[in-house]
Amino acid sequence: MGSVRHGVFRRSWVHLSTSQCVSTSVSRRFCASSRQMSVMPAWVIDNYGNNDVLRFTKNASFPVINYPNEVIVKVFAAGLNPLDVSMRGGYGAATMSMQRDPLNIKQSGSEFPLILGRDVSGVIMECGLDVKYFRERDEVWAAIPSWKQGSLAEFVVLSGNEVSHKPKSLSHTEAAAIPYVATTAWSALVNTGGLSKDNCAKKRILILGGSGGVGTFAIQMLKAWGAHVTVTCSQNAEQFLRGLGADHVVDYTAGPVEEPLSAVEKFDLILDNVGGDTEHWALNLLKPWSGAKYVTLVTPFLQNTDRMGIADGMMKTAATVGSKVVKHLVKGVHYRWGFFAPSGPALDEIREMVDAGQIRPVVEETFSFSQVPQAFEKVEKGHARGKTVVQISKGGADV
Ligand SMILES: NC(=O)C1=CN([C@@H]2O[C@H](COP(=O)(O)OP(=O)(O)OC[C@H]3O[C@@H](n4cnc5c(N)ncnc54)[C@H](OP(=O)(O)O)[C@@H]3O)[C@@H](O)[C@H]2O)C=CC1
Repeated sequence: MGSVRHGVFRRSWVHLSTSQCVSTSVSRRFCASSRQMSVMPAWVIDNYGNNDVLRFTKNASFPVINYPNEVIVKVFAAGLNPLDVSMRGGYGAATMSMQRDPLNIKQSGSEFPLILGRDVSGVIMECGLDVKYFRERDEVWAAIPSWKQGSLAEFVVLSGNEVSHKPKSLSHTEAAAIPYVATTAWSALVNTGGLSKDNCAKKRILILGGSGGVGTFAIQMLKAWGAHVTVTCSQNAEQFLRGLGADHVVDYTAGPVEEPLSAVEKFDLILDNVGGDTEHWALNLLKPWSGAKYVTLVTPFLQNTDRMGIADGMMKTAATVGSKVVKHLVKGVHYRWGFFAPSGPALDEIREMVDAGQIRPVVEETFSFSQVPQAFEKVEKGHARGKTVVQISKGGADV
């Protein structure tokens, strides 16, 4: 656990055949387990649709380590996100089918049966040959790429560089509320927005849509880094967001938010979790010619590829984002799209903030493994105040 992650993974994406697999003691160890356990309990979907497509099975395929940098994680808790509801309905299917590893879909020839769930907190059961940073029984958390099988199952396989040691101060249920929204906020604010703990002090940040998963995490991270944070939310979320550290809260249900927001000092960065017509007025709230950025998480990228196919959809996406970047650049502000990016190293940094008491999990509601359809209904209703978490099995501090 104390070792540094840097330089640890040899990125040798070598597929281990069965014969190679039994040629070393370590690989024999992980192959033996995979042979012993060929099925596991999971919630799967066999086609896209509404909540009726969710099916519980005790016979989902047990995940297999195909690459030497992979680990198998026993899932204790799984976080749900709006993306899970969208993916249940087929959102992003074209792009994700392209990204899926053929080794993982060879049996059925399609993505089905598909396991949803993008957040995991659990314990490592098996490590591939090249995994040096983790050991069996390490407690870990991770955000799972949307093209991989998810965490609504007893086990999940992940690359070692997607996984991070779980914060010691959190139970698995609490930990499962953080990785996907945290790595999304990190990607949008740090990688795309250029913010860091060293340059954030006193910067004025506006978060459009502060009361959901991404917003509640982003507020806390930015406050820990010394930023001044303004948020928009419904009136009934105001005290909740002030409690997370928001300096200025604007109720979007009281009328057009652009009016009160235009009356205050302009912003250095806007994180847009709402989309729709926000980008028609939000960029006017940025400080022009100062490097100020607008980063939206609500993009048409996956809808374009679903509707038009990969090639045409990507061309349309590139043309759309390119024209918007140029349109706003001539006015002195930067327009960007933000995307979730799985990252164990980012979660390592977030773990330190959590264990230092700078960020707390915001679990709105918890469901048992048998209540996965109810958990989906909860997320689908919207109006989130933090995160919805499913307890898959008892473990660690949750026992
Ligand atoms: N591009 C990417 O890779 C990613 C994109 N996303 C997207 O980011 C967005 C936020 O995700 P997440 O936080 O998980 O979603 P949640 O569903 O957890 O939260 C959305 C929040 O926004 C509030 N809200 C709705 N309308 C408005 C409005 N007009 N102004 C202010 N607040 C509003 C809702 O509460 P209420 O309705 O009660 O006000 C709710 O609290 C989603 O659209 C999601 O799809 C998320 C992750 C990755």
